[in-house]
Amino acid sequence: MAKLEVFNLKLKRNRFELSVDRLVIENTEKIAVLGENGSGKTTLLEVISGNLKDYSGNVLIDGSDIEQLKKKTKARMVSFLPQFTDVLFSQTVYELVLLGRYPHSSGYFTEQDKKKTLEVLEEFGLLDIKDVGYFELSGGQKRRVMIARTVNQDAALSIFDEPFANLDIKHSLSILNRMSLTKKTIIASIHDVNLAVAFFDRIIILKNGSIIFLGKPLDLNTEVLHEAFGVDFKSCSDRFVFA
Ligand SMILES: Nc1ncnc2c1ncn2[C@@H]1O[C@H](COP(=O)(O)OP(=O)(O)OP(=O)(O)O)[C@@H](O)[C@H]1O
Repeated sequence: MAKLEVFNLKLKRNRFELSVDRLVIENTEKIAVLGENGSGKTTLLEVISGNLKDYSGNVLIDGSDIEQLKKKTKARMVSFLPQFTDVLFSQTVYELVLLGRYPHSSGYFTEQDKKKTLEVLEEFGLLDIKDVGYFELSGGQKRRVMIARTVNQDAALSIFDEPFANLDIKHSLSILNRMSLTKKTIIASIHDVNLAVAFFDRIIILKNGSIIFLGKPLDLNTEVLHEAFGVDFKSCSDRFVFA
């Protein structure tokens, strides 16, 4: 179970202010967060994943204030893939993905953790490079490893900040398919409007720190997209293309 509720959220950064009066995301929903550069996607995702604290308002996960959750409890409920990730020293692909099981372990990894890690590696097409060091990977491979680690955490709510940056279309589609089928609640920022329309239940569009659209893909229209991105779109059957 993972229902997310946000009330009266405000966070100020110099001239930027994130402001969300009310946002409710139901258990198992798949939500895409869109918006131009600087619109506040990362800031919103960092707040709802519990990484940023200097906000006012409330963020509730299944009715519990995220601020009140113990670190390990929170990590079992919420997993987060930041926009940028790095590792300090070169662990192998297997070792990094295994770390996703940490919130479920009591200081050591069980055979079950290791088995689950191998399953996730297989699912993400990483099995054949499981013993390769992270620093030897390409940008897209690194991103897939970090997505796999986030998934291996097995949290009920998974938040991904631009997961598809650096990924080729085959791997993007494969992961989007997986996301749309899982019973988890998924929130992902994404720049491709058509992938958002095709794979997500609802879409949030941010502009200058405020939500200017929250609805089903079918309710999205070219006027909203123009307002959000300042470019003209036209609707072409079920796709939006640049006008
Ligand atoms: N650490 C920070 N200190 C000050 N301002 C910040 C900081 N991080 C982000 N901002 C500002 O907050 C605003 C929102 O940034 P944010 O990263 O949330 O946007 P975004 O929609 O994720 O952008 P992008 O698509 O470029 O990743 C921007 O104006 C940015 O300059």
